[in-house]
Amino acid sequence: MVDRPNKPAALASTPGLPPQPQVNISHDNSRVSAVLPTGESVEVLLFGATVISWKDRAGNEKLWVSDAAKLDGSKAVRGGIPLVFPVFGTAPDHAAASKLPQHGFARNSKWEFLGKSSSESTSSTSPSDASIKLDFGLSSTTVDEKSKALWPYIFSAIYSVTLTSDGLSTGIVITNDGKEPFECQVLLHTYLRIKDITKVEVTGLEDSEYIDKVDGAKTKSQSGAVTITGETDRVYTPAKGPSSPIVVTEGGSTAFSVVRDNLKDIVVWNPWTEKAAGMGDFEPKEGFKNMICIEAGSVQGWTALEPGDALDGAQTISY
Ligand SMILES: O=P(O)(O)OC[C@H]1O[C@@H](O)[C@H](O)[C@@H](O)[C@@H]1O
Repeated sequence: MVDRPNKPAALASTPGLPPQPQVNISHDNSRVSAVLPTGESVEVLLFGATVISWKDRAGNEKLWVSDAAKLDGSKAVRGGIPLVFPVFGTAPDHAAASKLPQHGFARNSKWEFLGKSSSESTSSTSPSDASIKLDFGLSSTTVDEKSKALWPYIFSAIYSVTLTSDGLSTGIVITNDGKEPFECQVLLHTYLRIKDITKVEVTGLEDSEYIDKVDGAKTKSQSGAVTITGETDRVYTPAKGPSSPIVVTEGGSTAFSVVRDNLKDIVVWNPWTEKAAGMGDFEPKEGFKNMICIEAGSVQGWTALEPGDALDGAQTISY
């Protein structure tokens, strides 16, 4: 059980100090963008509340988004951070979720921008403490009729995207606002941008059990770091627990570190040659060399929410 996040606070200001560099936010009907005084930026599409860009202060993009990704709401975004809820994949054997489309409806729904809260640095010479949190909402009253018919439960979801000079956090709180219990799965389907998949190792999954979705859903055990040498689609339940980071290294240097909060599973996905070739919205076709999905979630089994209960989970990605 968790409390709902507070309503967004007003922008901080410090009377008596000279004007500080400001967090710059813009939003329209389709997206919200924010830039920190130090130059880091994030952009979130209201469709799916999908983070479609996250840049460091030098302007380097940290997420992979397909050149053919649909950003007009006609299809889930191929790249960035789509949100998977209430089902991971499909669940033909789960009575309540069996009719849902692959990965549920959250990534295909228009979310509402609830507001922003930011903390500004109090020192104009060191603006690196500034941060911005953007909140987005979706509920059974705002999803479309088709989704309601497929999954008739009463819920509300608040998704918070927090940008700091050190990294990006994304967190979700899903509350059962109805009178019936329901079961759900949730996942932050993060496409990390890398330079060369053949030089990537993922650590933090050693000695963990995983389901190998490209080998008949067999249960296996990871020994050593994960390397990607072909189509990879695995659901790990890391042995070390959520606060132990999952680290993506490239050529021996840390590219990303992912720390989870209350999300017990990690999906590692790379489509490789053939699968990428078969996806109409995956461009360039060789783009699989420049991405790895490290997806924090709770997708092995189901999370049951009784009326009034909430599920909250988050990840923080740093580099
Ligand atoms: O094409 P989609 O629906 O975005 O899914 C992409 C991939 O998402 C991953 O999370 C799944 O484990 C894969 O099985 C799936 O192929």
